[in-house]
Amino acid sequence: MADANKTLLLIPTAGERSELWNHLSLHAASMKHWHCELCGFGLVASAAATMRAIQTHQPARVILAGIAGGLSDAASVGSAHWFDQAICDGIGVGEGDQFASAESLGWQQWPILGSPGTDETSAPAVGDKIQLARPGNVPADESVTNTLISVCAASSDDVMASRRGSLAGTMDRDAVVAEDMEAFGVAMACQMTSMPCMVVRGISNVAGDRDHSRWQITAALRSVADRLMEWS
Ligand SMILES: O=C(O)c1cccc(C(=O)CC[C@H]2O[C@@H](n3cnc4c(=O)[nH]cnc43)[C@H](O)[C@@H]2O)c1
Repeated sequence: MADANKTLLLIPTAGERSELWNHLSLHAASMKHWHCELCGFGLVASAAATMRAIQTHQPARVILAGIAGGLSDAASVGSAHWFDQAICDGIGVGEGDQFASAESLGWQQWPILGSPGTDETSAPAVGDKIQLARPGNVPADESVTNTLISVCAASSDDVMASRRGSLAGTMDRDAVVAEDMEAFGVAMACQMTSMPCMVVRGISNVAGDRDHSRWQITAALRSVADRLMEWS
């Protein structure tokens, strides 16, 4: 049974974990009910690792923390943000401007109705978007839905990044603020297990910028630590 106090903190890589831990260490006591696990790099590893970690720890909530590439002016390098929804790029048909998402073609990603072992009445359906939770004391801005797009391959230039920045969907207030490679996978595992999922990402780089000398991973993770400590 889930322990109401237990929070599972997931971080993609060991590098991000050790950097984040440096900034969080003074506040470790307030996080004594937290378990921290690596969820790996990319959508596939992170979904599988999240499912395993949920089964092992039976937490009450999951938080994914790490770095991301900024896609809008709201996501300046070094800042960190809680997100309201995760979307994904690349699951459907075609690529680039030809891409049509699974949901736009009438397919849910989960559940596949009629498949053996699927409880169609209780399984929450997942299309191309998954809603995320926020910490209780960090209210969402009503005027904007902070959206994170999860991708298999990071943007390699401005053109690719700008296309992704425009994939929010039809709602005017949906704003794709950043891209990462794990949030949708983690959120999918949480959705399948009815587990609240929160995502906080520090902006380490402008999406599409392949010059690592301009990346600010330390500043981004310090901001993530600040966001986590505001909450705990
Ligand atoms: O070598 C490159 O050009 C390059 C470009 C973007 C990201 C990478 C990574 O290896 C980092 C992937 C890792 O960090 C997250 N992340 C950080 N920035 C981005 C981004 O601009 N686009 C997508 N993911 C990003 C991601 O969640 C992974 O965990 C290398």
